[in-house]
Amino acid sequence: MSTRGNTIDGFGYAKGLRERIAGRVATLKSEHGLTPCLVVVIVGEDPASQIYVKNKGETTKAVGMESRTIVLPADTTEPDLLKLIGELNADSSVNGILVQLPLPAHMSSLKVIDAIDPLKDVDGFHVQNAGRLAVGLDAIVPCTPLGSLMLLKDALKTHGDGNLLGLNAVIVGRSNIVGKPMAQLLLNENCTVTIAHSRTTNLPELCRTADVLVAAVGRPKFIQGDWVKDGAYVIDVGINRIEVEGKSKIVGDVDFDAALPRATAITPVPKGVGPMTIACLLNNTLQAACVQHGLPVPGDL
Ligand SMILES: NC(=O)C1=CN([C@@H]2O[C@H](COP(=O)(O)OP(=O)(O)OC[C@H]3O[C@@H](n4cnc5c(N)ncnc54)[C@H](OP(=O)(O)O)[C@@H]3O)[C@@H](O)[C@H]2O)C=CC1
Ligand SMILES: Nc1nc(=O)c2c([nH]1)NC[C@@H]1CN(c3ccc(C(=O)N[C@@H](CCC(=O)O)C(=O)O)cc3)C=[N+]21
Repeated sequence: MSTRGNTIDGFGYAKGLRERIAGRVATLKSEHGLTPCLVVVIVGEDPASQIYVKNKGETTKAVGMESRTIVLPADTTEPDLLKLIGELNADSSVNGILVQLPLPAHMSSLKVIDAIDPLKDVDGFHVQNAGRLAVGLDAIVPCTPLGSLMLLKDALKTHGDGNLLGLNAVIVGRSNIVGKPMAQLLLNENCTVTIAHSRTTNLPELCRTADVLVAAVGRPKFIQGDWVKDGAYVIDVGINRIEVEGKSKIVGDVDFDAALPRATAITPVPKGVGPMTIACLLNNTLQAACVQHGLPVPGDL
């Protein structure tokens, strides 16, 4: 008998992942004298970004990896940023490079991402990684879609028959960093995938066809409760900062309270997809370090 109204504990799942990653990092250190190193580059002083970057740094250290954060002024020129990336590419002590997005308007994020060595592109945003994922080759997979898929599979195992094959998946959002790679992953799982965006007509009706609904829109509580099909699995990727009674809080792209009773299972915001993104980033960094040193890449976590 299937149930409704289950909340997916992304925070708890990510904690387990981080513990397993920490174990692998410790083994890599003791057996090969190798400590994976992630460098995060942030351009500008956006306070929200800085909190996120600080959390990432602390989490990276907590699993035993090295974390370096480089903060550049907002008026850094594109050639200067490209030069820094070139130096990080050439530095064999650096295993992963993450350039925090969005970048200031005077830079092309495509050009900047293109400059990162694909083997160090732990975001999985480089065209080589995106292309490899699309054609089914080994690739560094973007963290948020990867973490979302892990939660989805786990929820299907817990609450359903564990099978994604043949399910209708609707992804709202077509960004290169979330929507498109999410679609690739769900296609690989044999879902029938539809990607919706701001020009999609009849979005509510389309969402109601979704056995799996992924929201990556960037608009607070945009997906209404009655857009959710009875029994659907809902993954809310949105991270939106809003003011409620003078206090800042974060909410997702889905009206959680309205969607919960209809869904079989749904991720909350916070403590849903967000913590999974960071755990997957750490695992991508660990795997990148192994590949760069010709060591076997540990399998599924
Ligand atoms: N949990 C996590 O770890 C992460 C969370 N995020 C969050 O996920 C959300 C999406 O991020 P990202 O993909 O980078 O965002 P983008 O702004 O790059 O993309 C948003 C997408 O939503 C679509 N969209 C906007 N308005 C509508 C509308 N009215 N109807 C239908 N579609 C619409 C856009 O369509 P169009 O292409 O036509 O403009 C676009 O494809 C954000 O809240 C972001 O903060 C992002 C990364 C990681
Ligand atoms: N190159 C690049 N790669 C990214 O992966 C990337 C990026 N740029 N730019 C910004 C977005 C956003 N993003 C988040 C990841 C985790 C949380 C997260 O851990 N959130 C927690 C805590 C939120 C809080 O309370 O502040 C939660 O949802 O529970 C949030 C947001 C990654 N992004």
